[in-house]
Amino acid sequence: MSSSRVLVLNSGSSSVKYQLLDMRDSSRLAVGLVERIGEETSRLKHTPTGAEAREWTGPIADHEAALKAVSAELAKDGLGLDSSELAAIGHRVVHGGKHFTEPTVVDDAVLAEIERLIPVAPLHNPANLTGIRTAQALRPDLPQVAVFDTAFHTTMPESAARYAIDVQTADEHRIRRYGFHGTSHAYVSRATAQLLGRAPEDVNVIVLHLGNGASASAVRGGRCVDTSMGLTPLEGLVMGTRSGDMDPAVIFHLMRVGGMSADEIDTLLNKKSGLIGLCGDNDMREIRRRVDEGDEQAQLAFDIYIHRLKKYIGAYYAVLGRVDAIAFTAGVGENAAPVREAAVAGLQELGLAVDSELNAVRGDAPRLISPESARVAVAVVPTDEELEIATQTYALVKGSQNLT
Ligand SMILES: Nc1ncnc2c1ncn2[C@@H]1O[C@H](COP(=O)(O)OP(=O)(O)O)[C@@H](O)[C@H]1O
Ligand SMILES: CC(=O)OP(=O)(O)O
Ligand SMILES: [Mg+2]
Repeated sequence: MSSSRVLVLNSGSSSVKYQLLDMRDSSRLAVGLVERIGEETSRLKHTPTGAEAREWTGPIADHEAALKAVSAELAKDGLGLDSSELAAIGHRVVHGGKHFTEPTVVDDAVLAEIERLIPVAPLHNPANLTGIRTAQALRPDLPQVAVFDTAFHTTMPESAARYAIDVQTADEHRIRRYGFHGTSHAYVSRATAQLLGRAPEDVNVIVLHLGNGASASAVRGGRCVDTSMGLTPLEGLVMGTRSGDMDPAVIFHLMRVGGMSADEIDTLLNKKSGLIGLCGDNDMREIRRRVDEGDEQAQLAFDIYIHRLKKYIGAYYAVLGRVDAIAFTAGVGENAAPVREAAVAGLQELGLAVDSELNAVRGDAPRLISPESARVAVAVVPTDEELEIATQTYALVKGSQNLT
């Protein structure tokens, strides 16, 4: 039997999310998560399809130990990493710079380039590299495929990708807008076209990926023409712990007047800002609970979040000229009906509206939440970055097998 399974790894700084899929029918064989890696109370949660989830808490020192623990769990279900049915391991890599426009089989040169990009993705690329190196050590015979968050955005025109700063300085330091969450924007924009029963080439979509990290993108006929994240995943929308857009002079002010170092400001803007900085909570469930209790600080945080989101909807409407659909996705976008309702409130003149009954319906399937009469479709389209990574990984290794 030929190998048809793909393991997908999404390695974060202190966590690994994983899925094992059978690409003959894109079915999920197991999903899981290892979190708090490096602490005494690391937690592994492993769910084989059709069976009870298994949880384990205890010290897991590093990513290598985490992947070994995952492998041991998979082996209990007869799905171990040593299986000859494994065709490849697909890795989410957050920053691929300008260089990587497609999924790529990892070799030493690819590893070196991902490493070179660490200064512009300090929170993400080191963990992604560790995940790849650990997987290589466990299965040196298998293709390791890197699928880049930035790849989908490489179609952005220069007018959207360049900052208005001195060209020489920008080029010397490779400063430009790269964009992130591209795997999700690609998947969701395609799924939205499918929901409308139209070809992706014929549809213009604004995708709002609202997770802990959040970004918006303008997709014209299946190609990204603008996105809200920039050189790093700090630009754009208000996020769980990141500020998103602000006057860059805030940074000089904090250095000169506040006496803060570059590293301290980096931590402030990436980890202590956004919703958590505004109200002490980064989870939208908790913020909504506080809003419902009349908490003014939570209400202000919510209002700032929505105001920024609305500005991006307007901006991307203008960039696209014609919008066929707006798609909400990721943890907040898929689950928080009040966010969706507030984001399009008052935009009837743009053909945008949400039907409150449809908006209140919960579920895992892509669905429309706009009234039938609305000019622009508003949709909830659950993202599946892991499936997209597995699909791209499998297509690449199958393609290269056919050539040899
Ligand atoms: N039922 C819910 N209602 C509102 N917000 C939710 C709900 N479930 C999850 N979220 C939000 O989704 C966020 C996580 O989104 P997710 O896309 O999983 O993020 P990430 O991939 O960046 O970790 C949580 O921090 C929380 O704010
Ligand atoms: C790029 C990025 O922000 O990723 P995440 O949302 O997983 O932090
Ligand atoms: Mg995410």
